[in-house]
Amino acid sequence: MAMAELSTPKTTSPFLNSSSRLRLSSKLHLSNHFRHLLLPPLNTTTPNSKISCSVSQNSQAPVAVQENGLVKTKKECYGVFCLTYDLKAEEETRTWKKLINIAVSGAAGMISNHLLFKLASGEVFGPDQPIALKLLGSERSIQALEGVAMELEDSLFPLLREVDIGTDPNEVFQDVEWAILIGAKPRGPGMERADLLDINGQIFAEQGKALNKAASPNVKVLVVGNPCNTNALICLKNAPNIPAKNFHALTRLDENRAKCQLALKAGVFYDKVSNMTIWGNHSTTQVPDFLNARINGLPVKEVITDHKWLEEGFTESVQKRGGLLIQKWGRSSAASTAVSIVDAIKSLVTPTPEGDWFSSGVYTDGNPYGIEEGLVFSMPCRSKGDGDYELVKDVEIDDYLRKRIAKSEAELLAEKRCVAHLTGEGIAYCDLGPVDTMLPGEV
Ligand SMILES: NC(=O)C1=CN([C@@H]2O[C@H](COP(=O)(O)OP(=O)(O)OC[C@H]3O[C@@H](n4cnc5c(N)ncnc54)[C@H](OP(=O)(O)O)[C@@H]3O)[C@@H](O)[C@H]2O)C=CC1
Ligand SMILES: O=C([O-])CC(=O)C(=O)O
Repeated sequence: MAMAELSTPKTTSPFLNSSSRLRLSSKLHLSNHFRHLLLPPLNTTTPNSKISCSVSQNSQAPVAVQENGLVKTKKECYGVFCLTYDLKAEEETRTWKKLINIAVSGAAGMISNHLLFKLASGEVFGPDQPIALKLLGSERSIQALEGVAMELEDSLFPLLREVDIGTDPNEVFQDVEWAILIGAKPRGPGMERADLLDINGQIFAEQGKALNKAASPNVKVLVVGNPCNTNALICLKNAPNIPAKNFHALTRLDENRAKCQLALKAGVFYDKVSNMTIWGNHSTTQVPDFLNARINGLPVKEVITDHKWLEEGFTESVQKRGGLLIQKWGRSSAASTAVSIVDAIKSLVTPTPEGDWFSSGVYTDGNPYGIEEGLVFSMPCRSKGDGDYELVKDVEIDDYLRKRIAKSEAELLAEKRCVAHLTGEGIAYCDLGPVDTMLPGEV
């Protein structure tokens, strides 16, 4: 039976319930026949017949939760998400891992529109990892979030087991093991960076508190919303029970952009570029490190002998890539940002290739490079694939790098002073200098 023939309940939208949170629970890998048999009217139970469907060749068929021979349905649900199953039965099979909960804020935004479908497809956590998506929006976006949930529903992703949408981070972050924080107010024309820091800082302070209260104690947090380094700092300072090491600010897009520019100049495909560090802030003071990067295993400076280009053209092209893209596209990078979020997470859940590293904005306490402690600063990291990372220690820093790293460090220190009221470090003092520094997308 074709999907279109199946009747989606047309009662009052369950999304518009008085509760700000909707729980959608499902198993999406049902055969068409199975879907037809089990799609019930809203708020009912349906007589069960023996249920079978193929998940993968090695997996057992899912088993519907039953009560007195009836298939239990959820009270508030939408179409295919009405079905509830005994996930445990499947988790105990050899081929499926335990379900993980992933929160995404700004879930109705541009970046999420790419990211959520990658997460649900298994591209990020693997083909044997069922996931639950917890989508955080606001009153502004709740209708759009329904649309997102419907598109997820229509995508029939086998690994996507639950979708929750909500506007209260205390509820949406319940038991999450990963939190990808994308939602943030964009800087509008004429808005001071200090104002942006304050508005977005409030969002990340609230979300830090909610993570502290509700999330899994070892939750990994990736902050994407700008200014992402300082937002990540605010978030971690408001979540004292979560290890500071678990917080990341996304600088992987910058790393990817830098690799692309070096590959172009050297005339090689970009997979030949490795050991690419982005130092510092996700802003125009960031430092793409061509001193330690390699092309085909050789130092970049041996392959690209135009050192003036490396110091000026290359560096600036990476710092300002986001702005150039906005000029062309009329909006900031969304698809490539989503790809870089995938890369950033995969770098934490798979072992880093021998001799290589990746960049992430991480907490500076105990760093071996002499960067001031108490900041979130992009540095070279390596992971064993367990979700954790170690800083790479044997990276050479010459005078050129030192000077530029210091500039990005000074910028982050100024941002930190500006948000002291949000980090519990006293009264804010906001002096961002004569030149108001820029997000990559603002040039
Ligand atoms: N680190 C990086 O490499 C990159 C970071 N970014 C940053 O990611 C963030 C999201 O980008 P993108 O998805 O393209 O943006 P969108 O504008 O498409 O979505 C952003 C979401 O932020 C939420 N938001 C939270 N607070 C506010 C507010 N006060 N006013 C308006 N919206 C708000 C909105 O969702 P809701 O109403 O549900 O809260 C909105 O859907 C931005 O901060 C952007 O600068 C972008 C590219 C690269
Ligand atoms: O400034 C923005 O919103 C976009 C951005 O971060 C980037 O493209 O790197």
